[in-house]
Amino acid sequence: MDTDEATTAASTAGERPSPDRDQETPRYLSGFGNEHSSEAVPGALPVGRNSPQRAPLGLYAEQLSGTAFTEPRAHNRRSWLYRLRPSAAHPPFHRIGNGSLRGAPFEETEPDPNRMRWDPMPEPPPGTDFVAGLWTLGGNGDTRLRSGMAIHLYHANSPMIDRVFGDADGELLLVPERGTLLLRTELGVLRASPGHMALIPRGVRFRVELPDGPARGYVCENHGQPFTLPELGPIGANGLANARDFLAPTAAYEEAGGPVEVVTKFCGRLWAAEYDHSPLDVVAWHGSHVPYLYDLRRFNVLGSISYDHPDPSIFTVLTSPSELPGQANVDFVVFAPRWLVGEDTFRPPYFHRNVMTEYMGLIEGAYDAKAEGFRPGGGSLHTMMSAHGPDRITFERASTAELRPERIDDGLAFMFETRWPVTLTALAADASHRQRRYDDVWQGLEQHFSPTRP
Ligand SMILES: O=C(O)Cc1cc(O)ccc1O
Ligand SMILES: [Fe+2]
Repeated sequence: MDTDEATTAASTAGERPSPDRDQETPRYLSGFGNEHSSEAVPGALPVGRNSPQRAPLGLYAEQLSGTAFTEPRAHNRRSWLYRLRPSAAHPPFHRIGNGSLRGAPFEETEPDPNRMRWDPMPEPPPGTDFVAGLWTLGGNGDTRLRSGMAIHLYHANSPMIDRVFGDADGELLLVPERGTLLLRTELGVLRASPGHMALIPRGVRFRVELPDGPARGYVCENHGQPFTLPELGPIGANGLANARDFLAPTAAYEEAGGPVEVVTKFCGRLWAAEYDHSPLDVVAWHGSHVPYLYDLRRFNVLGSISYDHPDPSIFTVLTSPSELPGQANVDFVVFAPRWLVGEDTFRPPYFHRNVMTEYMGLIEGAYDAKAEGFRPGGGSLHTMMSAHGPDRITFERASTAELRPERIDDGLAFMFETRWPVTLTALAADASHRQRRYDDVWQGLEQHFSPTRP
């Protein structure tokens, strides 16, 4: 979706979810980390200052900080919101049930050195909305220390009705695998379909509607430093995910009255308050703490044009750095369609053991390291130092294949690669859709060694 192709008027004043709005095409702003600005009503943004004595059009001015006030300019993320009512005007939050959502620290199970794999999530019960359909696989770090990450999956068959969600524990990187998410956020609307990723920054409130019916996908909840584009080093000034392909929403507000249940995830637990108005009431905004959308097929895939299989860091879309240079809190990596041309090279992912922990998901098709069993909507977890790589069938096939230029275009896979081991929730450890015999994929890799063999 290009900004140029975008059409829809930004204001959605006073409306509720309705079938006709499902077809709307949001209008976007292009660029990553920009100081964007947008107004749904002309004149709603103050000129030359953030907080005039009286904000325009009777709006309230409010700052939303995603980084500490004093973080360096290059990392600083904050937005100014001009809204019908200040966020402060709300009743107390009370605890509600977490459903299948869990938070870091993860201590329900023992850290397990084994390789794990899951089939896709089973269908959710009727009436499951995005929040109710969140299911936590595991994670690391601690929400209270703003470190680490959590891996969730979602499956939903109902829009969120009179319900809005926000996550104080981190930003949410959403990877749809089935169905479209219409994300109505405080800063405007994003439409995320399979093949896209969407990001909701820490604390930004949103409602998820399902214009194409049931939806399923993956969530990386990042408690650490916000995702940013990786440095390009010797690659140069262009390549990988290009900044201009990231799309932020334009301002859109609703004047809907309550009751609206506003749910917040705070230090791993869900809390809710009943508002007498929709908190999606921002008429104009400017800043850098913004939701965004990215089409993974826009990724400029780089790789070897001589020999050997490059490390998958070459496929990094976004990185959340840690205090150790190069050791990410979590990276988001995509395995997009590409040509393989390596000469005298074992072309699929190699056998390896990695100090980082790798969770992989599949958006569609197949993945070149696994001949079978890794299914769209499923996932695999290869924890710190666990030995993995091509399954037996793939190894045998790729070690004898004729090496012609070959286009890999039958799949779209991704990886959340994190610095610390992922500890499973009890839900994930005991899930009926966990594959108990995953180790078998590496059975039958016989010893062929002979000191005299060529
Ligand atoms: O394990 C995996 O499939 C992910 C991966 C892909 C690759 O191309 C090289 C290393 C790696 O960990
Ligand atoms: Fe790996």
